[in-house]
Amino acid sequence: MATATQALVASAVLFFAYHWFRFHSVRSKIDHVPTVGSDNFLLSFVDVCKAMLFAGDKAVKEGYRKYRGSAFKIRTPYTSTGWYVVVSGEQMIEELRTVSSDVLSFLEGVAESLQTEYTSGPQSRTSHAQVPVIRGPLTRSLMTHFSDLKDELVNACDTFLPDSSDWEVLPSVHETNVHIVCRTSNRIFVGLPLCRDPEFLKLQEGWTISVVLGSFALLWTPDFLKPVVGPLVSRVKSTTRKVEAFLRETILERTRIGAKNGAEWERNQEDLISWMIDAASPESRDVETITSRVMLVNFAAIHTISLVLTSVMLELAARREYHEALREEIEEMISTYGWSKESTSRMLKLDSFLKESIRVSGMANFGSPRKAMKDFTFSNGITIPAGYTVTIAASGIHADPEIYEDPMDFKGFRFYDMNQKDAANQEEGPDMEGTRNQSTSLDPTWWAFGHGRHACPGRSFALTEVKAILCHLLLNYDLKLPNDATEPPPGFWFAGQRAPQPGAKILFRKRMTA
Ligand code: HEM
Repeated sequence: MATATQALVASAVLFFAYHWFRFHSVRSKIDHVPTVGSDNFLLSFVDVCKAMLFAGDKAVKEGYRKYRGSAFKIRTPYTSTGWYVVVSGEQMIEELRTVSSDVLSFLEGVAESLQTEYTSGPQSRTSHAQVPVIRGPLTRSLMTHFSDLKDELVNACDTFLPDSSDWEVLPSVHETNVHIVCRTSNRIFVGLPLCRDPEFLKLQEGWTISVVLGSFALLWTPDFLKPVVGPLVSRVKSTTRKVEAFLRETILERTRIGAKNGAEWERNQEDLISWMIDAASPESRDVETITSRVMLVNFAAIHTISLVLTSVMLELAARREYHEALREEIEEMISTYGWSKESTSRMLKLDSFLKESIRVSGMANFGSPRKAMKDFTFSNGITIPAGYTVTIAASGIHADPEIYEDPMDFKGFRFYDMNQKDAANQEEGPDMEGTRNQSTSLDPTWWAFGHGRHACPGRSFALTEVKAILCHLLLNYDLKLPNDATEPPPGFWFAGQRAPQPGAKILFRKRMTA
């Protein structure tokens, strides 16, 4: 017994000493960058915990106010150094955006924060094969497969939402949205009937969570112990085997047909599996590689889309004064352009409401983390030493009064109005498409999807799906918050990012209002 206690105490002392020494040697290399929060080993540890569990944007907003256009450092559990260097201002953002990946690396930043070597497999660090497929055929499928998307979301809403003419409470909106989004997205990713298979969907939904929780455990594990702890917390191998069992026959059959008929082969079903096979080099056209690429797309898509959907639904339920104008726009666009990608793109008020929800209550706290592979010095003299991670003060920018008037107020038609103003000022005529202020457009004042060469390739897919679901909800349901609340419940902070409150509820009834 005494031996066990001694071993425990010795491990705790070793663990503490390891982190103490590391903290001091690591911090000394970025002493030239001012700190927001504490510089002290123990107090800064408290800062990390606070940022993870409470208002993680508080420190970022404070840093942005104090060091706007320059840099500050902040404690984070998501880098091996335990620090982020956070920058802002046009010049620094432009330099960050354009610097080569050999110097500041996106993939290495992601690999570190998600500990992908163990949690999602070494492939996610080295292969980028899914990006052209997402940018190309998957995004184009919004034009050709919109009716499938709509069919699935209607079916999923019928399955998961209350079906009553009286107000009925939906107890956990977010959990429900994960099911709706997983099914709807997988109608395009793997098609029917698999997109409705409960076991397949459970694997896709659960896998992302296991990556996030696994990375969390590994970030606190000393490097030399990771090969031991990694396999204990990772579910990637077992999940891949289970998903392979669902996809194997399809992949083998399509690969066989493809090999026989070359590029011209006729397919019964166009989906992500086929596009991944098409895009793969001959040596990586195997069941395991294609399966893990389909899983990586699910990983990138399901929880991000459902988090956005939940935030915007909570805003919609709180702000019922917007419903009439939104319904009018949706009905007008659908009667002119039908249920299509085109009609959702033309719903500028809906897009504005969605973008404002993401600005005010979305998850973007930091933007575009990049790990320095070699020392990098900005033109203002601030150096990011090799091994350190630099990122953008996204939540600070989203709350900057010089960029967004009355930034703390929710203005559902803020971006619609900005577009109208821009249009009135344009000599060559109004920008009827309103693309400049749309949620998918990238610019240094809008960080939901990053910026530069790694900006989210799935944003058009994600937002079209969210808009299509919102159209269906607004046209077919009335929704409100419990007690007719007019503010959504405050967000919940996990892993330094904001998410909607896990148990948040919305009341639904079949649409009564005209
Ligand atoms: C509303 C939902 C989504 C949000 C908020 C979101 C956000 C982001 C952000 C912030 C980045 C990093 C950009 C950067 O650092 O510059 C990113 C990258 C990425 N996203 Fe998304 N995303 C969403 C949906 C999706 C979907 C649906 C897919 C796939 C269909 C996807 C696939 C990816 C991929 C593959 C990358 C990495 C790009 C690269 O390696 O160059 N995302 N996303």
